[in-house]
Amino acid sequence: MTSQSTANTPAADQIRRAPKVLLHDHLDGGLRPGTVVDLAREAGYSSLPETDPDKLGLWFREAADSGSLERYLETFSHTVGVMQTRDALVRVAAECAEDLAADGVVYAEVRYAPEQHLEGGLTLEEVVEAVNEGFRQGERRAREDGHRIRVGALLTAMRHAARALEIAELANRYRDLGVVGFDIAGAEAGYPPTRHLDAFEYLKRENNHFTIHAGEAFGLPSIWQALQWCGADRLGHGVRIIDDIQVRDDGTVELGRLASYVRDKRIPLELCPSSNLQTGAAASYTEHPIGLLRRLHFRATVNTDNRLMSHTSMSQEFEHLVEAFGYTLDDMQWFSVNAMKSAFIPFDERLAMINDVIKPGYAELKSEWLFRQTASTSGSVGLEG
Ligand SMILES: O=c1[nH]cnc2c1ncn2[C@@H]1O[C@H](CO)[C@@H](O)[C@H]1O
Ligand SMILES: [Zn+2]
Repeated sequence: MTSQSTANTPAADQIRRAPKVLLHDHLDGGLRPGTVVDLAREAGYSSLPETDPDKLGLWFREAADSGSLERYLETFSHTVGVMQTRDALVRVAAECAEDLAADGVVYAEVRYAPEQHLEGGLTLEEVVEAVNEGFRQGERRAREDGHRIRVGALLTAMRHAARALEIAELANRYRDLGVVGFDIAGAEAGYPPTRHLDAFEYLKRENNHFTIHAGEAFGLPSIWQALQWCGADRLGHGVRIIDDIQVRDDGTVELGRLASYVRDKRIPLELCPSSNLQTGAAASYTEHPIGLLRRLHFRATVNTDNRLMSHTSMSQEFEHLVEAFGYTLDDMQWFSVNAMKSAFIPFDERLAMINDVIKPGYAELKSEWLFRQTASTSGSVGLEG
């Protein structure tokens, strides 16, 4: 007899078709290798370590697989290096939207740091407008291809730099014009989020939204500052909240004050399993804290972080989790609804995405097994068929 649980264990093809929501993806970490090669040629950028797309893809993956966030971040010099013109930004953003849509992502917030794209003479505003233009192009091309996706931009400020207030003001100016929030990223150790308090306080006064990379390469103090000093709406990674959770031998679990706060206040965790394996924040998929955090009903979400450096996609992340934790379509739906609830777009739009797109999408997939055996009328087909 086909049990409900086997019926619900998603096949790779179902994982891809399932409606997915992505909150943490870097524009400059998701280029197609072939596009990096093309753009480098066009721009006369001669520092690429490889010029064959397959070899270059492998290079990014291996170079990022260093066990340290700082070394991982060095690989971005080559993607940022070829994203310095309006045309390059439009192309990269359009392909990003297209690739996510083809992978079954229905809503994505994609982030990048405008201050890193000024070397070719663009202004901050021109950078934002080029990326927005690319996302709109990509959404249109995806629709022509039979996929529906909405992409919002998050503007990132680099935590080692001193432009956070300026970027926060930029995010506020382009609010309702394609930009849905703000973030800070870059090396975490030595650069606490409180360096950028002025930016966060400004955004709070403007009733705007922001997330902060925290609890990835550095532990609880970083998460605590991001929430209690800076007032972050979400945590980029936040995976180290696990350090404040004690699992005893008898299986009982005790949450410290900070972990309790994060769970009680439903603070969204933008978890990125593959990225964590590369930077050393987790040892394997089965040991990744997402398993425990999901069991304990934290507001956990699944994300890609950098699809190029981690050679991944949303479907790939879920495939790893299905294998590691036996997740079903119900689990996938739970993560997707969690992510949609935590998005920075207005409440009514989030609700409509959940009720009119995500839940019907999973209902459709979950009912497929009911119709699988009805094709034959010979009577010889068993229930396992
Ligand atoms: O996982 C991460 N942790 C911290 N910073 C990151 C991560 N991934 C990318 N970036 C940084 O964010 C910039 C803007 O997108 C990238 O250029 C990279 O330096
Ligand atoms: Zn990130």
